[in-house]
Amino acid sequence: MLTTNPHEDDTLHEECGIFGISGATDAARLVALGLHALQHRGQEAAGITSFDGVEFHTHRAMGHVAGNFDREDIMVPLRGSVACGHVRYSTTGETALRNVQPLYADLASGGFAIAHNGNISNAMRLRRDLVRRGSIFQSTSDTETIIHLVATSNYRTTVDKFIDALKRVEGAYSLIVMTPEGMIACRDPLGIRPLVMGKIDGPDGGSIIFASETVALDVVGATFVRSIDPGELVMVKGTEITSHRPFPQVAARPCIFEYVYFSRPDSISEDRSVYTVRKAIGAQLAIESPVDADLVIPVPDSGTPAALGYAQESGIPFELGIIRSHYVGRTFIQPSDKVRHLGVKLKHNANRALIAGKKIVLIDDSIVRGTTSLKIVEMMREAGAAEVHMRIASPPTRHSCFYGVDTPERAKLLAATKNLEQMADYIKADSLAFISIHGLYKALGEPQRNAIRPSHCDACFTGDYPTSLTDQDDVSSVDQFALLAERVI
Ligand SMILES: O=P(O)(O)OC[C@H]1O[C@H](OP(=O)(O)OP(=O)(O)O)[C@H](O)[C@@H]1O
Ligand SMILES: NC(=O)CC[C@H](N)C(=O)O
Ligand code: SF4
Ligand SMILES: [Mg+2]
Repeated sequence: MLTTNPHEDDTLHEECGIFGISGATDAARLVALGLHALQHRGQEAAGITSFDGVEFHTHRAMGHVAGNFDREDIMVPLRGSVACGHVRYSTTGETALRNVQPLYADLASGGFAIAHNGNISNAMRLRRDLVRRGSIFQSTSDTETIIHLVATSNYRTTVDKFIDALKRVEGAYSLIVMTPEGMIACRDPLGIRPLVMGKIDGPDGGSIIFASETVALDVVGATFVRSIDPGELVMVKGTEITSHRPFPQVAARPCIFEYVYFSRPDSISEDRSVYTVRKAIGAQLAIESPVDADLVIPVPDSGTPAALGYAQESGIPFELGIIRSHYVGRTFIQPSDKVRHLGVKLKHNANRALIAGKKIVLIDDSIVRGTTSLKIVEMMREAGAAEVHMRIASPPTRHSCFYGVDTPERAKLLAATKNLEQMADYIKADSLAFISIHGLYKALGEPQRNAIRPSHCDACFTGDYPTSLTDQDDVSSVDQFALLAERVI
């Protein structure tokens, strides 16, 4: 089985996006639109499952939503008034069709389709146990463990089986599930990954929608109803909506990186505009790390709102000194270091006329490996910049994510192996500064990070993981045994 990164490959991907709708004519077409708005969350593969009241229909494909789900030969068979879909960046299981979601199985209780954003941090342990007891896996995805747990649960109703399964799962999951009885949406008890509910009014009770981000509601003309609460499970049967809270209540820890990078800036997350938070992060960065410069230049795309905030706070003019090609995907998805470097070059180009002779401050949202920063600083110097200062709208990323973001192994995170000065040298900047962790929380409207009860997951900055990491612990104990064995030999 291919395991959770960072242990078996070094590609840095990001998240997944999920979308489900119940009670709509041509539900699958609306799912395709919703997935299109969530494309930034996953560009490896996409899939849609629909239910026509009798049968489930699924199409899953490698690549983007456009090019697959805009084809009549693919859309016509996806009949029914209930459908859900997924855009994928893999975190567990290789990039192959068998791992593309929604995953589907025929259970004793009927069809069961599941779309998952997140990562189950005890999936390998569960899988080993299930296989020992006779489960036959069709994929290497962590998500499939949930299907087997439901299939083998002794509870009677599908909802109870599903809850029973979730109680054995640890890590991060926002899920949309389809069964003949209805659609279920749920979030893990800490609410690490986002999930919102919307509606489209109509004569027969209209449609209910679940989506990773509010932008996916906008695209289908739906109105936002509310977020699914951490630990909540919402079931939609026709026009009847029921809410279940099967887990003991704990303080929520939604992912703070959604504000930094993952979510689209036009999304609303936990009642906050992502765009406004990004600008506030930039303003806070200007307060914490001012610099004497002629121009503030964003590293497009995701550095732009923070750069605007930095410029407005500092009074330094904001200019588009780097132009981005919109025909190249996020560098996160490039499959090897070699291609990743090429990707960055293809993607960004210096606006030479503006840069020459200027002292510039570049703003990006994050440094992961440092590939982007290194290239961009070099590009600015080649374009004749007099000084190049780099300011980063997140704290140093020092730890890997095990909750649905495919960060590389720790050793490949620039900030895990280098101090500030070494990082500045590496990217060849005249100066480098990151926003502080307290500053990041200030931008969210809190006085500082609450060390005892942080309001968000920020483990990639702090190493403070809010769940157990069973599979990682297993891997380290295997490593320790290997080490012991070597010593014995
Ligand atoms: O240090 P690195 O390993 O280069 O990773 C960090 C970069 O990756 C992301 O951008 P990306 O190009 O993926 O997407 P964007 O166009 O949305 O900014 C992020 O915004 C940083 O610019
Ligand atoms: N990024 C994600 O949310 C991935 C979902 C799931 N863990 C997979 O690898 O398919
Ligand atoms: S480790 Fe980082 S990216 Fe992963 S869920 Fe936590 S804050 Fe988000
Ligand atoms: Mg970027």
